[in-house]
Amino acid sequence: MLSMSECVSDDSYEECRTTADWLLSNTQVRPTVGIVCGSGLGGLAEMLKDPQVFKYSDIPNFPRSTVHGHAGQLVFGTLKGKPCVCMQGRFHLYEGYPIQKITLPMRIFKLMGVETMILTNAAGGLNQDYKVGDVMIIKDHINMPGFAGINPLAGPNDDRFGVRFPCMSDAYNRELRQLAHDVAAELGYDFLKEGVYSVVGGPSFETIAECRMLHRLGADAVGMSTAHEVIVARHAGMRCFALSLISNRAVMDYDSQEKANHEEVLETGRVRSQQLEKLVSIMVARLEQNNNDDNAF
Ligand SMILES: O=P(O)(O)O[C@H]1O[C@H](CO)[C@@H](O)[C@H]1O
Ligand code: HPA
Repeated sequence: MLSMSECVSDDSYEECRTTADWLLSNTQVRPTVGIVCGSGLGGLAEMLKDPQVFKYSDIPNFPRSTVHGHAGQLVFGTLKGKPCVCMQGRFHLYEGYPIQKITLPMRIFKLMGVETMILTNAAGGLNQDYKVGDVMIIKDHINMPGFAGINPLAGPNDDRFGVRFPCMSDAYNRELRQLAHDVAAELGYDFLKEGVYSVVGGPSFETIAECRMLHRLGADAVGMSTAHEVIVARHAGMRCFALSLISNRAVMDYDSQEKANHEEVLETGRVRSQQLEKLVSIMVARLEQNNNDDNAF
């Protein structure tokens, strides 16, 4: 259970600056790429060379990970020569944090110089063509909590981070999606899809009726993360690439005996992790520097 002080939003520019400066003074790495590891995908952080690890509990203003499969540490290092920071464990709405707090690392990364965010998650497949173990490049999202006003940008806007009304029709960078397709084709990966991710609040998995509704609304996969981070990262002008590992098939049929569970989610991560690591590391190796025009992408 989180204490009251942990729930208080520490999301002001000054607090992000304090945390960014603390990290910059404790590591030599000047990251241009940020990576977020989804449930069961923490192995991505182990790709970094010369890793320097900070426990979230030691970082000023940083929330703590409370979910099994999210180690709760920030790893700095290089990947194919590119300076990176990797979140081995993310924060979710259902952990009880304010939405501004779960997305705080995006702003800290921006202040540290990160230009490109690569986000991963585990998600339930709604698209009937998807199989467990498929990897879906996210081309767009549906922010279900957003329809109820739960948006990380709600509240006063700080222009030092970004504009009041950021565009989201280009949230998932087209060039990076194409790069992922190219790399996957070279690697002979036949499990790559592209689709729409719907975020829900969790922590209860969706009912059958909810899965059917989300599918009808145009979602191909459902999860409890990522979209909020992408909104904040795009607001701050970072380009974003995200992928979902389809860890289970969402139950859509009243005759089905299948039941979503977190252990299955983690297990699918273990099975696909090496291939995902390879995909991400080759993508990072081929990343161009940002052209500083990404608000117009
Ligand atoms: O989105 P990530 O962090 O991968 O985690 C996913 O896995 C958990 C459910 O098993 C939920 O937190 C869902 O969002
Ligand atoms: N629903 C929501 N979140 C998830 C799922 C799911 O089926 N699988 C992994 N994360």
